[in-house]
Amino acid sequence: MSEIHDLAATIQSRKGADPDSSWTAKLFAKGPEKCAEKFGEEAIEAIIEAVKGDRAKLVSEAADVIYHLLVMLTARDVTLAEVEAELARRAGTSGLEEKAARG
Ligand SMILES: N=c1c2ncn([C@@H]3O[C@H](COP(=O)(O)OP(=O)(O)OP(=O)(O)O)[C@@H](O)[C@H]3O)c2ncn1[C@@H]1O[C@H](COP(=O)(O)O)[C@@H](O)[C@H]1O
Repeated sequence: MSEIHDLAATIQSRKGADPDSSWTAKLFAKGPEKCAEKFGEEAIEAIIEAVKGDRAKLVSEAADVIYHLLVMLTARDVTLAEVEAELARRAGTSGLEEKAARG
């Protein structure tokens, strides 16, 4: 399985785990709003590195963003498979076409 799928499964396995045993479980224990706040923080850190043009730090922050996105989704019982299905639904339709079709 891909790294992201493995990570999603690991994150799912932390639901209900002892918060002292795991960063992920600690986030879940704080609630979905906190998980969303943390995702936002990491997204801003990635934006800063992208603006600065620091490739190495952008790679690291992007990994933080993907991890915290998966935590935020899992906190609301949204699966990676559901997001992939949405991306598959969009495949082949240009963003320009999609926007124009909204009327
Ligand atoms: N990919 C990650 C991952 N990315 C980031 N983090 C943690 O997210 C936390 C981010 O907290 P902070 O924002 O305070 O730290 P920071 O952003 O690095 O630094 P600041 O600039 O924000 O201060 C740190 O503790 C990181 O270690 C992660 N913690 C876990 N994982 C993965 O999730 C798995 C399960 O982790 P546990 O649930 O902790 O066992 C691990 O095996 C990893 O594969």
